[in-house]
Order: sequence, then structure tokens, then C-alpha cells
Amino acid sequence: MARVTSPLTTALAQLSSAVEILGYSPGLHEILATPRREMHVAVPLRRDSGEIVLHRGYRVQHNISRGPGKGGLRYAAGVDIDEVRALAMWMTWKCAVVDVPYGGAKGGVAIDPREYSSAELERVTRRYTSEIMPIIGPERDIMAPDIGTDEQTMAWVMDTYSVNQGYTIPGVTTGKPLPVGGSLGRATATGRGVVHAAAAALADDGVDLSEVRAAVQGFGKVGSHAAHWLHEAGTRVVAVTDVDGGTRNDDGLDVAALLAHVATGAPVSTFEGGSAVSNDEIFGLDVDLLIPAAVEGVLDADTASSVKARWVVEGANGPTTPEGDRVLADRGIVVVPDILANAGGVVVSYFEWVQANQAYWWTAEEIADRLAQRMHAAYASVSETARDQSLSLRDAALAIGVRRVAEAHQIRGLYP
Ligand SMILES: NC(=O)C1=CN([C@@H]2O[C@H](COP(=O)(O)OP(=O)(O)OC[C@H]3O[C@@H](n4cnc5c(N)ncnc54)[C@H](OP(=O)(O)O)[C@@H]3O)[C@@H](O)[C@H]2O)C=CC1
Ligand SMILES: O=C(O)CCC(=O)C(=O)O
Repeated sequence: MARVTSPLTTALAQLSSAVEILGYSPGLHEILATPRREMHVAVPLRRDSGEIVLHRGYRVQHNISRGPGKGGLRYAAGVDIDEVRALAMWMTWKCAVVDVPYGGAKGGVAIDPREYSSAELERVTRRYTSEIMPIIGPERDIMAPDIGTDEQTMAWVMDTYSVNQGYTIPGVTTGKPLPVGGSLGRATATGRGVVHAAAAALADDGVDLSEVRAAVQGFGKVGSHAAHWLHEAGTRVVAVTDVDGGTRNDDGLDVAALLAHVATGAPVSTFEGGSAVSNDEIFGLDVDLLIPAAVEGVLDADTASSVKARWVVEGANGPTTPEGDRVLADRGIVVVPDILANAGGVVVSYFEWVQANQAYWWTAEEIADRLAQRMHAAYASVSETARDQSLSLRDAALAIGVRRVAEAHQIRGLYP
């Protein structure tokens, strides 16, 4: 699907809306809109065949006033600097909304990981890490997985950084494998947090997750765990897609069987427990709850007008354009915004960083309880602000996040 509204256009429009609500000056608006620091790097790679190719890489620290930069690393063919700027800005507001002591950052390499061997991806990751070494570190900027990267990528980043410094520094990345300082519960945290956010939004209307039907776009690190936790909560998950389309079953998909199917490396669309559904069709299905958990910009004015769900809970970053947002709002559809709904990942990343820094590890139960508590507390404050000021949940979340960051500027003396 062609992207008409770019992620950066969406992110800047959202910031403008928050600045208007908060009544900030043009100077402060400019400070909040502008990345604090960014690095563009060339990442040369010798392919297994001997061919030399060059990939572009980026790390953007949008804001570091509340603490170190924090945010994922994306490997995708279409990554460009403006996409990374948007993703870094969303990280800033997200970390502030859930009140973790970080700024916002994001990285990306323009590479389609499906076209490369594991050895090639390791070389790309090590070279990219070496190039951005001067600006990362456990007190400067901490990486985590995003689209196209995983626990193994984070282990390579951590190892490259540590070898360069001369000792092991697990706090430079989160979302690592458990044996090298990862946290219990991080792999499932974003999806689990999405389900906490959905439960809280439904509860505002007196509805329980066990009473609803859901569709999930994207079956990666976020979507697959969201589907799992929805199923655990008694939700009937009736459709799921990945990049090639997906599967639907109006009686409810067998999510465990679908997870086992995908674990073999097969696409969602070849699952035998359902019939075919496309990525365009999934938005118009007759469901109560829609979870976009893949890429940006998929809910534009057109797709938003086909949505039948009563709640959209954003697992992905930036899945809804400003035009799509207006259509959903006009149609009375509740949108739980990305900077709140998918914050479970960074919350448990924060727990992982705290554990790594203290070299003391929490139990799975402690992590699950603290994640639930943080997500419900963040939802409650956003929902209360929305009610008190007659704002959408997105504007309320942005107002809270942007205000906390602006306050940090003001207190530190960086006010214009
Ligand atoms: N990982 C995390 O902790 C967090 C991630 N996010 C956001 O969640 C989203 C998903 O990230 P994550 O799950 O980590 O990424 P993954 O790479 O693990 O999974 C992405 C999923 O989306 C599918 N997909 C990719 N492109 C499209 C497309 N154009 N249309 C439909 N489906 C598509 C992929 O299909 P296939 O597998 O076939 O390629 C895959 O199922 C992103 O927006 C990310 O920024 C937000 C917070 C935290
Ligand atoms: O876990 C993290 O640090 C950030 C994950 C991420 O990239 C995101 O929330 O978009």
C-alpha cells in the first residue's frame, strides 16, 4: 500500500496538536520538534558471495532531557532518516507517558533482513554499532529490537560495544537473550501491554475482553504476543495477517496452533485453520477490537472509513494518519494511541536496564505485576485527562507526554 502521509508528517501534526492544547510558544514548539542529535552512517558489507554492498544507517536521539535516549533498532528496506526521526519522537512521548526516566531515540538500517544470511546480518550489526559507538551506552542511548531485529541482534550490539570498552556492559541494549542479561517477560511485554491497554479501554465502557472479537494486523514480536494474550483473556481472535496477508476464522483462530505453524518459518496465510484474508480486508472485518501491529500509515482516511471495530488499539508505532484519526473520531471509534498502547515493551526494557545495572534479577511474576500496574496507571491518567479536558485519548496522551518533556526542559534551564 502506498504511503501518502509520511510518519514524520504524522508525528509533527500530532506534536502541533499537543502544543496547541498546552499553549506553548513557537520557540518551545521548535525545540520539541527538533531532534537533539542524529548520526547518519555508511555500513559497508562484504556479502557471503564476496560482493561488496553499502547500507545506510541512522541513529536519532530526539530528546534526552529526561534521561538517556531509548528506542529500538529497525532493519527494513524502506528505512530513511525521516522515518527514524518520527519513531524517535514517538519514543520521547511514550517514555514520558509511562514515566520511565528516558528520552526518545530510534535507529535504523535500510536493509531487508530476509535477503541476508545470519552471518551477513551479524557483520552489518557489528559495523553499524561501531559507527554509532560514540553516541550510545547505558547512560547515553540504549537500544532494543524493532521491526526486522531481535534478541540476537541485541546480543551482537551489546558484545560489539562491550568488547570495545573492555568489559561486559549489558545495559547498552535491552531485549537481549536471558543468558546475557535479558529480562524475563521482555519478549512478550509489548503484546502483553497492548492487551492491558485494550482491557482498560474496554472496561471504560463496561466491556470485558472475553466478550469481544478481535483482528490483529502483524504477527511478529508484537502482534503474535498480543494475539496470544488476547486468547488467554478469552477474546475470540478471528483474523491475523503478516506482510503476505493472513488467515481468518469467524469461530476464532486456534492461536496456539497458529503460533506453532509460524514457528516453523511458514507464513500466516498457509495456516490450515482458517481461510485467506488480505491486509486491506482485515481493517473492514466485523470485529469489536482492531489491533494494527505491523507498520505506519495503514489506517488512512480510506481504510479508517471501512473499520467496523469499536476500539482500535495501536500495537504498531504510527499506524494511523491524522486523516485516518479524524475519520475514526467522527465515527465514534475509540483509538488507544501507540505511545500508550505499545509502551509495555519499553516499560520492561526499563526493568531490564535496572536489573542489569544492579546485577539483580526479578522473577517473572514481579515483572508481570509491575508491567500491569504501570500500564493501568498510565491508561488511567490518560483516560482521566481525556475526560476532564474533552480530548481524544491520543491528544490526552500527547499532552501528558509533551508536558513532562517540556517541564524537564524548563527545570533544567533550556527553556527558550
Ligand atoms: N518490538 C517491540 O517491542 C515494539 C515494537 N513496536 C512497533 O510494533 C510494530 C511491529 O514491530 P515488531 O512486531 O517488533 O516487528 P516484527 O518484525 O517482529 O513483526 C512485524 C510484523 O508485521 C508484518 N508486516 C511487515 N510489513 C507489513 C505490512 N506492510 N503489512 C502487514 N504486515 C506487515 C511482518 O510480516 P513478516 O513477518 O511476514 O515480515 C510481521 O508479522 C512496529 O510498528 C514497531 O515499531 C512498538 C513498541 C515496541
Ligand atoms: O524497548 C524499547 O526500548 C523500545 C521499543 C521500541 O522501539 C518502541 O517502543 O517503539
